[in-house]
Amino acid sequence: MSKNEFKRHTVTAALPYANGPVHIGHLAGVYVPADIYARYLRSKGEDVAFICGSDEHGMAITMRARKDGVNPQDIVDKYHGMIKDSFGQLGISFDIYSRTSNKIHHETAQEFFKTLYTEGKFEERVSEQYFDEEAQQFLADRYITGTCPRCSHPSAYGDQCENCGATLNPTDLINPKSTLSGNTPIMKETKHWYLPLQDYEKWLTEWIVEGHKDDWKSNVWGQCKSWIDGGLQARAMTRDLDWGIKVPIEGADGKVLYVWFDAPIGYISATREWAEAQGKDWKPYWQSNDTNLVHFIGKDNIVFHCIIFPAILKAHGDYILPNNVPANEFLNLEGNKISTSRNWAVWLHEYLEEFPGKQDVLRYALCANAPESKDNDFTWKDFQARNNSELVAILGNFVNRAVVLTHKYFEGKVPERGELFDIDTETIEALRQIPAKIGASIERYRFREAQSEMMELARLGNKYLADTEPWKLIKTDETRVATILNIALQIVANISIVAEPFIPFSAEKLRGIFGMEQFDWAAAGNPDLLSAGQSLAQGALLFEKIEDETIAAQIQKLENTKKQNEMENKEIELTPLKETIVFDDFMKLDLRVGTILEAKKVAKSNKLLEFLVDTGVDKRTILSGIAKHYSPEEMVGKQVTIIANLAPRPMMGTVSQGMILMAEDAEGNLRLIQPNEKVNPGSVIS
Ligand SMILES: Nc1ncnc2c1ncn2[C@@H]1O[C@H](COP(=O)(O)OP(=O)(O)OP(=O)(O)O)[C@@H](O)[C@H]1O
Ligand SMILES: [Zn+2]
Repeated sequence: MSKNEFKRHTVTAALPYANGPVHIGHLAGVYVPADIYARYLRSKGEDVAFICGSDEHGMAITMRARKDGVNPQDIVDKYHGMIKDSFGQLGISFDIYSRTSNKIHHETAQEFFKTLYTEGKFEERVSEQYFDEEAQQFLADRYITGTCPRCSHPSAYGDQCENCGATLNPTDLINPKSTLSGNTPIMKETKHWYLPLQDYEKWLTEWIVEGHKDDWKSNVWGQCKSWIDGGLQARAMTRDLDWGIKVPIEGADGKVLYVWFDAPIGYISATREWAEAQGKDWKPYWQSNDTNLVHFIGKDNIVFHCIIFPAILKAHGDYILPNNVPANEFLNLEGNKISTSRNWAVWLHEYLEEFPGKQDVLRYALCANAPESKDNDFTWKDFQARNNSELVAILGNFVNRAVVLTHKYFEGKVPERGELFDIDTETIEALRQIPAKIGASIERYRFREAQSEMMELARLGNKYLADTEPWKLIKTDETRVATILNIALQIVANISIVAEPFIPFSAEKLRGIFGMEQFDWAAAGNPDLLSAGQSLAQGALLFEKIEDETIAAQIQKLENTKKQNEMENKEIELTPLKETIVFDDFMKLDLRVGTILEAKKVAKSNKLLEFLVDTGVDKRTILSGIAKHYSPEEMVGKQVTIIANLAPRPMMGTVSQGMILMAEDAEGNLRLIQPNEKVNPGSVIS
C-alpha cells in the first residue's frame, strides 16, 4: 500500500523506563522526531494516534527500588509523573501518555498471552536455573553476579559483563553470587514459556530482508539482517519475578510476563485507552491494513521492535505489522556516552527550568543534530550556535524585519502587491517549491534535512529583503516597498505553517501575528495566504541571543559531574587486599604514637619534610613525603603514628629512622593517623 492510501496512522514512541527522568538522548533519538512526524501528519488533516507511556515493569525498576531502599511502586509513580510532565512542557504532542501499570494494560497483555498460549504458539520448557534459597527467588539477569569467564572481572552480571562487554547466561559465571543475599545460589528447576523465534526466520527474511531493503533505514535493515542471518533462538516470554504482569495460566504462580513481551503491547493498551475515552473503535489502528503503523525507537530497541514484537503480532494473527521502524543511532554528550547512572546527561526537567520559554531551541538543536544515520554528539557550543546564528540571526531576524517594517510604513496592514520584478517571481517560485520538499523529507524520516529546508524558507526571505533593501527604497518608491513587504509577509505566513512540526511554540506565535487560527499543510507554498489590508498584531519576540556565560555555566555543571564521577570511581577502584599474614607477622611491627617536636622543609625536595619526633624512648629524625599536604608549622606538636623499628634509610643527605603512617584518600590526599585523644608519646599500638 502506498503512503497516500493509508486511512490512518498509528505512531508509537518507545515507552521510556520509569526508572529515571528523560534526557536529551531520549529526545533526539526518539521523541523529537516522532513528534515532528505526528505533527506533520496532523497538519495535513490525517487521522493520527500518537501513542506513548511509561514502561513500569522489568528489572531496571526493581533494581533501582532496592538501591534506593523504596518500593518499585514509589519509583514508577515518581518518574511517570516527572516524565509525563516534562514531555508535555516540551510540546511532545502524544494523544495519550499512559503507563503499563494500568489495569487496561494488564488485561490486554494477559489476553494476548492467553491467546498465544491457547493456540499453541509457545514452547513450554523446564530448565535448571539459579535460585536464592534465602530470598526464595530465581536469579535472572542482574540478580546474579560472578566472575566473568572471559575477562575474569569479579562482578559480571548474569546477562552481561560490563567490563569486557560479553553477553552471558547466569550459568556462565564463575563463583556465582546472588545480589539479593550475597549467598551462593543453588540450581532449581523452573518452567517457562518460550516463543520459538526460529520458526519465524523464513517469514522474517521475506518480510524484512527482502521486503524492506529499500524503504527501511539501512542501519535498521542491516541490524535485522545480521540477527536473522545469525540464526534465531527460542526466547522465554516469562520470568520468575514478583514485579510485573502475572502469567495468566495455571501452574505459573510467581511468574510474570517478560518485560519485552508486555512493553510493546503497551502501545496497543494505550491506544485502547485513548480510543475508549474518545468513544472510538481502537481496532482499526492496529488491525486494518490501511493503517500506517510506525515505531520510533533508539537503536538498542531494534531487535525488540523488528523481530520479537512482529513475531508476537504474527503469532496472534489479527494484527498488522509496522510499515516502518525509523530507529535512530545514539546521541552522546560532549564526547561521552549519555548515562543515567553516571548522571552524564542534560535532563529535560532541568533544561525546562534553566531555559524557560526555550523549548523550541532545544527541539531545534536536537533535530539538527539527531543521530539519524550514525551516533552524534550534543555540545553546548553547538546548541548556542544553533540558537544565535540560525534561530536568532536567520529566522528571528527575517520575521522581525518584515513585521516591523510593515508596522512602520503601512500602519501594520498587509500592503498591496503590485507589478512583479524578476527577483519577486523567482522568490515566489522558490516559496512554492519548499514545503513539498520538507514534506517529502519528513515522509522519508529525514528530519534533519526537513528542518534545514524549513530554514531555507527563512533564508530565502532574509536574502530577498537584503537584495531589495526596502528600508532604502521607502524614500523614493513606496509602491515597490509595498510589493516587497507583501511577499516577505507571505513567506512569514508560510513559515508559520511549515515550522509547526519542528518549533511549534514559535510557529504558534507567528500565526498569532496574522490571527491564523486554522492552518493546513496543503496551503503551504501558497504566495497568497494573506490578503492585502489584513492587520498584523505586534510581532512577539521569537528568539533571543544566548550569552557565553549561560553556556559556560552549563559546561561547568558537566565538569562538576565529571569530578564527582572521578571521585566515586576512585573509591570503587579500591586497592586490592594484600596477602594474608599471621599474627606473628603483625607483632613484628613496632607501632607507636610519637609527638612532633620540630619540623622543617628538606632542601631541594618539594615532597619531603624532616621531623624531630619524640617516640617516648628517644628523640629521632624521621622524613616523610607530606610537604604537599601539611606545612612544617602546622605539624609541630601533632601526635602521629610511627613504625619505630623500621631499618634506618638514608634520604636526601640525612637518615630517616622510622616512618610516619598516613591514609591516602581517593584523590591522593594524605592524612595523618592520630589517636583520637592525646596519649603519652611512646604509647604502643597493638
Ligand atoms: N543516548 C541516546 N540516544 C538516542 N536514543 C536513546 C538514547 N538513550 C536512550 N535512547 C532511546 O530512548 C528510548 C527510551 O529509552 P529507555 O527509557 O529504554 O532508556 P535507556 O535506553 O535505558 O536509557 P538510559 O540508560 O540512558 O536511561 C529507547 O528507544 C532508547 O533506545
Ligand atoms: Zn568480562
